[in-house]
Amino acid sequence: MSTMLEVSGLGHRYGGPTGHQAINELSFRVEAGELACIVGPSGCGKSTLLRSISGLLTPTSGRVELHGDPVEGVPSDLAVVFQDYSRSLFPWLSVRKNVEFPLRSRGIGRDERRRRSDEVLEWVGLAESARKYPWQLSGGMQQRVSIARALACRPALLLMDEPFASVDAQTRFELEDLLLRVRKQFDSTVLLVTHDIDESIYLADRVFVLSKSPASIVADIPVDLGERDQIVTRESEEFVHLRSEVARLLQVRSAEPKRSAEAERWAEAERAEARESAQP
Ligand SMILES: Nc1ncnc2c1ncn2[C@@H]1O[C@H](COP(=O)(O)OP(=O)(O)OP(=O)(O)O)[C@@H](O)[C@H]1O
Repeated sequence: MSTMLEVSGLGHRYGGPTGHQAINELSFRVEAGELACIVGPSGCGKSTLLRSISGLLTPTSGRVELHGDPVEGVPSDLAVVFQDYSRSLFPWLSVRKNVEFPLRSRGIGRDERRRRSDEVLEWVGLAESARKYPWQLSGGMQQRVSIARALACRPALLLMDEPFASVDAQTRFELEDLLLRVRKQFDSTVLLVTHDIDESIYLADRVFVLSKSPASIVADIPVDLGERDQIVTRESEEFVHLRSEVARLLQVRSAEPKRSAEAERWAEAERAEARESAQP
């Protein structure tokens, strides 16, 4: 297996040297063909991490490499699916034109655009809706258009930021299974961020658990649950065990008391004094 994404010592501080440290010393790898989930508490820095990986934000420390190339700016072979499908689709373009839009800006010709949009729309079950407009579709169908649009670009890495958080529970299950099917079909490498523990375990080959802000990786958990089924898998002993493990990690890390900046300064002053008095 080759490494698709490598994040090394990644950190970001908003607002300069005295500003807010959102993520800290984050390191992990995603292998080609893997579906990895990142799960972390609210406000821990998940979006900051995704924006750094997608080149939308220049991190203040560390590096990101996509198939061995440093990410500096938005890579052309990366696609992102956001939570808010209603804002990421163009309401004045048909479903097909939405899917073809990024292909056009990548210079792909008309016939190939049509071939790819036919293929991905078929795969997400929207072949019949190609001529409709996003506002004529349900929320779940709109998110399927976003997924189709991302897949049509044949991305080396598909980033998904809470992609199923805005749909009802039944649709969420359907979309999770759809993602598992299409990632197999297109042999995609996926990094998906969620705050839903069950979803992360259901989908992933590997779950990275993040600490509270500033986020760092507290666990890297391989998931080996075989073929997924919404009822059988979620009832299995291994699933229940993994769910407790992730929940415990999230709880423990979230409950750890955080020192205030003032307390941190005092502690540093004490350490400096101890160092001084230890000198001969
Ligand atoms: N532009 C910014 N300037 C200053 N601080 C910021 C900025 N963007 C985010 N932050 C802070 O950085 C921390 C991490 O934010 P981020 O949005 O990455 O977290 P998140 O895990 O995606 O949040 P959520 O779970 O609510 O989606 C938060 O404390 C947030 O207030």
